[in-house]
Amino acid sequence: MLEFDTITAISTPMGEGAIGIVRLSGDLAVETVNNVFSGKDLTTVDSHTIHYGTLKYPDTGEIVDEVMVSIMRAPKTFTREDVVEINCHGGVVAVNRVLELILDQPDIRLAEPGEFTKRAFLNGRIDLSQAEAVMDLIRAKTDRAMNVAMSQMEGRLSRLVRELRQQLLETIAAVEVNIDYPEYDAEEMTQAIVEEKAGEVKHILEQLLETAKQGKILREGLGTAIIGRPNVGKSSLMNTLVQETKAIVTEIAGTTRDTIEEYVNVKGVPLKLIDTAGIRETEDIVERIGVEKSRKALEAADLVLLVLNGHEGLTVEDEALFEAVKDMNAIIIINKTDLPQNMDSSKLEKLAAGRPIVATSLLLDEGIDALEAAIANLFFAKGVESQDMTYISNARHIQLIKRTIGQIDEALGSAVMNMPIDMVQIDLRRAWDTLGEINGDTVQESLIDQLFSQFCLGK
Ligand SMILES: Nc1nc2c(c(=O)[nH]1)N(C=O)[C@@H](CNc1ccc(C(=O)N[C@@H](CCC(=O)O)C(=O)O)cc1)CN2
Ligand SMILES: Nc1nc2c(ncn2[C@@H]2O[C@H](COP(=O)(O)OP(=O)(O)OP(=O)(O)O)[C@@H](O)[C@H]2O)c(=O)[nH]1
Ligand SMILES: [K+]
Ligand SMILES: [Mg+2]
Repeated sequence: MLEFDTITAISTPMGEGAIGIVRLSGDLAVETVNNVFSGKDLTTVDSHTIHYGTLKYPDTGEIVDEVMVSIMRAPKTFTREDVVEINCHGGVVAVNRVLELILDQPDIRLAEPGEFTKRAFLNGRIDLSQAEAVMDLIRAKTDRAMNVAMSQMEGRLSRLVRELRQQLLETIAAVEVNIDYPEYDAEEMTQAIVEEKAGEVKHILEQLLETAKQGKILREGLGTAIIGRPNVGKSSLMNTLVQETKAIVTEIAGTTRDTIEEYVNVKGVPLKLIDTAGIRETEDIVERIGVEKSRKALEAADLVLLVLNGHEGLTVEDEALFEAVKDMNAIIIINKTDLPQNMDSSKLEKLAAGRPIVATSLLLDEGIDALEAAIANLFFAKGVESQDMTYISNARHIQLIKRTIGQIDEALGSAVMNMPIDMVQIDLRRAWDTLGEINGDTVQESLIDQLFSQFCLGK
């Protein structure tokens, strides 16, 4: 284990809660808390036990809080260092007072964001992709996103990366051995070996890359823009899907002025729903900015819910919107089916161009199930989603995998062109290095600092 100073931070969210936790990690953790603790002698208690007492300033005797203190001794701890967790009363003031008391003690400093997890990494308990998964887990918005993060935290991606790196090493070794058999044509053999062994690694990496889009969606939600003319019922749809009144609904066209985002889980599909201002020509400056934002949201969307008014039928503006979503994933929603209908269905079929059409009455809560089913169908039809699959979702991992594939391609190219064998080996070695950055085997310190700094304080 490496030598580090002792750090502390509040590890629970700031705000009102029954209990808050101030955590310490490092050699001085137990001694420091013991010095401000009235109760048992914490320096002699068994590891992984919890103790009742009060915290006091040692010099003045001023009582700070009534607490439960967990003592966890290295190495079987979150950081692999001595860890102490003070369970104090929740609420911003109580927790901060305990933190102040601890920071008042000699040689203790406030942890940087992510520093506890960083120590778990630097002390070898987890690798970099597992540490990143800890963060993903905290940020997960849905069950599925959480499952992906959990599997990465348990080391599924780490194992795969290790196996693939091993395979690259074996390729390098096989190429090397081959140099020693002058009775064969070394270049020809090299080509065959690289094509077979490194080619297989490349194939697996490409498959992994295929999961990235799905992984990103699981993590961030499928960006879903609700688009349509003013007053067709976009905000009503938003509220229905999130099952809460998040957006203002009125009979006045132009009610929604700004985009509103909400996360929602529709039949297991995580959506980042964006309600937008009704798109129309307008003189109103605020509304015009809203319309502009709607167009931007539309451009960035993974999925469009295009809402029409079945009572009014298709208008020129609707046709313009169909034009704008021409090449996009879209579900067409004919709303207001409770009113007399004026939809030209053959024209609509043409505009929809094979994309699903769903009829709803948001007023009567009808057609919602069919809409949700259409969303789930779109998402799962692509046939990814398998419980025992390794997903990648992290932008850093995606970059590294792309780069590794490029380097394997270079090795393949060199081999095919009968380049000197050490050239091929250099390319393979590079690929091996790049892949190692995923679990942190070959990563630079500055990058590690930067990655952990994105964590929350106290994690
Ligand atoms: N109070 C508290 N609850 C918490 C955490 C914490 O740090 N404190 N965690 C923080 O994220 C999560 C649990 N994650 C943890 C992961 C590893 C170890 C740990 O001590 N691992 C050791 C020993 C395991 C064992 O006893 O077998 C190890 O892997 O060596 C602890 C917590 C969620 N709940
Ligand atoms: N009859 C009927 N009225 C509906 C239905 N859905 C929404 N409305 C009404 O239509 C009006 C406009 O609904 P909103 O949800 O505000 O429409 P919007 O598209 O968000 O409107 P803007 O934000 O102004 O563009 C409100 O009075 C709703 O109550 C429906 O299915 N049937
Ligand atoms: K409205
Ligand atoms: Mg609206």
